[in-house]
Amino acid sequence: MTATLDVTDLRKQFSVGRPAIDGVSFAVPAGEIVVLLGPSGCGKTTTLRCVAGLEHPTGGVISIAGKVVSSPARGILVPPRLRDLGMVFQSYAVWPHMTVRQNVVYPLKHRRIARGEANRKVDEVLKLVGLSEYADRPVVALSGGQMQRVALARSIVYRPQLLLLDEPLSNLDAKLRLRLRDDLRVILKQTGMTALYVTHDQAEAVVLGDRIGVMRDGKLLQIGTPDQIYNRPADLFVANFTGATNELAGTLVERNGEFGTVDFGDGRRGQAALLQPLKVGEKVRIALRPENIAIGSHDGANNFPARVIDRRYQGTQTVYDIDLLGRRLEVLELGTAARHQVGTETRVALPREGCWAYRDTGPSSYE
Ligand SMILES: Nc1ncnc2c1ncn2[C@@H]1O[C@H](COP(=O)(O)OP(=O)(O)OP(=O)(O)O)[C@@H](O)[C@H]1O
Repeated sequence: MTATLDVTDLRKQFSVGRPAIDGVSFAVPAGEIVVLLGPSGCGKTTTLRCVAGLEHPTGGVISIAGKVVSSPARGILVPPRLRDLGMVFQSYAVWPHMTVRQNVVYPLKHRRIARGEANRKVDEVLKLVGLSEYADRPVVALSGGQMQRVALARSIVYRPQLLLLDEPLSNLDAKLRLRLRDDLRVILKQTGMTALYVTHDQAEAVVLGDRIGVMRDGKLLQIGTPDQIYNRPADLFVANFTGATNELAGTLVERNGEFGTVDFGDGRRGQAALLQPLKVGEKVRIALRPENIAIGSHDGANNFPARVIDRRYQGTQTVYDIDLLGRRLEVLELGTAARHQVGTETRVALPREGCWAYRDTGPSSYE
């Protein structure tokens, strides 16, 4: 049985420092994968550990399948083993002296499932994670990726109502990581399990998550589908963290529905999408993805002179540094040819849908 997870106004204050979690609320509907994404120290692991019952929250309510498992105000704290959870961590938590099958059958033995039934479940789950041929191998004779599959198999073999995963791919080499990332989503969707997944890797979040929650400093800044997070980031931090690394400062001089005119100084003006409620006269920052700038284009409302100041050829793509309105911006062009020479004076186009204007709250807001 797969279950809904509800987290309401979760708070965690350790004995020292600022709150690790500062009023976080979200829900994971049954069968959905929600990924908590954010930089190191933002509170995502602590949130997951509170859901697991490994950390004691100082405020808020956590419910699994409608049952309150944590509420400090009401003195409720259900221990981890009674929460019916599966957990997968960064380190391959497998028993080295056992075979793959012995590792995976362990939780079933522990739950006193009859041997025939247990073997059937183990076979089924080993097939799901692609390890059927390795059932009788000692786990120490497996690769890192295979060991993590064993850990996953062991966490889902008893079909817990909720699966918690904390950076399960981060100890794997780059190639394996990508493979298991793609497989993981297929496996989770096949089981139909509700899952909460923690990572600092935005690519992982996009591939795996039905929804992504972006965290910073103990707060949940935005939760939405990958498409919403990528195409309508709620603030400058979310935009920046998900790859819109270029910024232009200016002043909003006119509003026109969802768009506005921004003055960049020197009389230069451009159009931007207003992703926050902004007033005319407000200082704004525009966030812009490197892949959304077109070098050598003479089209569009936002067309400016620019100079190519550096380039880094990366095989399937080239990253350019350009000088635009006195700012150094990064541009990414796909393709195996580096088309623009360093020193070229050119023009660039910035599509207004890809120029996102946010309130300028000073440098500390996006660092
Ligand atoms: N046991 C603890 N005692 C005191 N402070 C802690 C403890 N555990 C975590 N913290 C603090 O709580 C904050 C959130 O930590 P947390 O591990 O949840 O962040 P994170 O986003 O998961 O980071 P990472 O990706 O590095 O694991 C950090 O400031 C951290 O230093």
